[in-house]
Amino acid sequence: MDMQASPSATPAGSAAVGAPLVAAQDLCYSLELSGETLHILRNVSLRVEPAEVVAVVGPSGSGKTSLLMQLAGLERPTSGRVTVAGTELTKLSEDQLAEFRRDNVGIIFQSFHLIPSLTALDNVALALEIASPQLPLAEVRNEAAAALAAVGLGERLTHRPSAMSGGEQQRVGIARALVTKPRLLLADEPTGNLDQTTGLMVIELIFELARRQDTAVVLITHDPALAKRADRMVTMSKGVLSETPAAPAVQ
Ligand SMILES: Nc1ncnc2c1ncn2[C@@H]1O[C@H](COP(=O)(O)OP(=O)(O)OP(=O)(O)O)[C@@H](O)[C@H]1O
Repeated sequence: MDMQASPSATPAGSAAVGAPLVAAQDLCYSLELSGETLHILRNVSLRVEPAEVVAVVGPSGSGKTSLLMQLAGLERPTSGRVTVAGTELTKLSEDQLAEFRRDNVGIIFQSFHLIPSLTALDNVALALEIASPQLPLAEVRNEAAAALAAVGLGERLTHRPSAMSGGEQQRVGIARALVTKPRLLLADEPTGNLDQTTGLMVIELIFELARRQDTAVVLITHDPALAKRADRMVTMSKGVLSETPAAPAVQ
């Protein structure tokens, strides 16, 4: 491990006023596979402001998840830079990245990733406990309960995932991602396992909570109706990102 203490590991709040929360610049990501170079991301640049929701659309295999992995600092670019909340992720060690993610980034997955043996309350509380080990346990549980109430699950605190519907489990996933009040929320097809109505509800909830907490959101979706609800839509095609012009307003 290449761990060195560095003040740049916990810079939350250091972003200049008016600066984008996310700035990816000329990101390239390639892998060598069986002697061939696979170009997964090609000169991708993206800026996301605080409280802005950006939807990423594009065909399967175009590089959407790979982009999210870069923004989360879970993969390192071959070249280019990613800056989140004023910190250049590309300069951090693995441990610093883990710390940075814990303090600044929330992630929502398509398949919920809840811990089956824990209640809804404990699933959410655990995330906050890990992010803020100094918080008294009673406060952790209060915050977790409040986050679950905010997603409409105030009455389901003691239910385990197996006793909840897909939409409810995803709402627990949202509460878990947002309980730490992340500056950046990344969501990889958060409605992929839900029917359209529940999906729309879940998306509206993500938007509302993100706005309330001033969180920048980057959201992958295959559903054009959901993508249109975002502030901005970008399209990934064969590793190249392009802005999707907004549809003209209906008169
Ligand atoms: N670790 C890896 N090893 C080999 N190939 C990879 C790896 N990571 C990504 N790829 C390839 O990079 C391309 C982009 O993958 P990615 O998962 O980012 O696409 P996607 O747009 O999210 O697709 P989907 O919508 O199907 O989830 C794919 O061709 C994928 O096979």
